[in-house]
Amino acid sequence: MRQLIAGNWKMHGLSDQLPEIELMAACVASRPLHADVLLCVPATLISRAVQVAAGRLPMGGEDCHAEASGSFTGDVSAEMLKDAGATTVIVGHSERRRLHQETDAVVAAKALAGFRAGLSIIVCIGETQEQRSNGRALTSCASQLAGSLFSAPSKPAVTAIAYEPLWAIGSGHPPSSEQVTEMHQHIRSCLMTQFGGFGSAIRILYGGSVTSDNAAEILSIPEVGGLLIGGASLKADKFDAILGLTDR
Ligand SMILES: O=C(CO)COP(=O)(O)O
Repeated sequence: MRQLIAGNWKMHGLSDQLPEIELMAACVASRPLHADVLLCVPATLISRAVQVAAGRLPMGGEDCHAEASGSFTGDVSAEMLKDAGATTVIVGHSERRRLHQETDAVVAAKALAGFRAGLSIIVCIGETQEQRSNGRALTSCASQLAGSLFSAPSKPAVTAIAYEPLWAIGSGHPPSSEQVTEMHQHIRSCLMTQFGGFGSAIRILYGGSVTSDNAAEILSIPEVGGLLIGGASLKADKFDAILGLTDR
């Protein structure tokens, strides 16, 4: 399966960053990539980012409401993301679970919304430092998976899982290769149990303190289907350095 290198800009980016996106798109177009690429940006930037990327770099949203429309002041639906030109939506990022009290059921409803709108869906899961210290990393992620995935009648509606341990996000301390290997194998086996053969088609991304210094090692782990990159996706040169590692 082709790996996916995805950026997540979180709540960063004004219109003066559009030239950076244009530069990223030019970098993507200039090299023979052996991976798929995606940039998830704030909803306010999507349509203009799509314009400057001009078909060279797909854009995604970072969250969506479960409903298609309605009296939900300030919210953005999956249909609106699609209308703005997004191909994908991230749901269940730990910053949303933690800061907006999103439960697994809410995340599953958002995943369903993305499916309804025709978007690809990345569902994020990950354990806290406390859960890892208590030996509950695997069970905690399995439970998030079981609760957060929506299954369409014939196949899983989710196209990717992003394993992002909370203690690794923005900390500069990614897990060891052994920890990533163990968790990704565990996630794959949970997906196979939940979806049978369809479970093998779901990419499992790794996210948390990815840089060009550690990306090659993480990408070489067999069950790693790509990366979800925060800080290092904000600048074209840093993002491009990681993309360059997929050329080999
Ligand atoms: O949360 C992340 C991506 O969704 C990871 O963020 P960092 O790469 O900045 O650690």
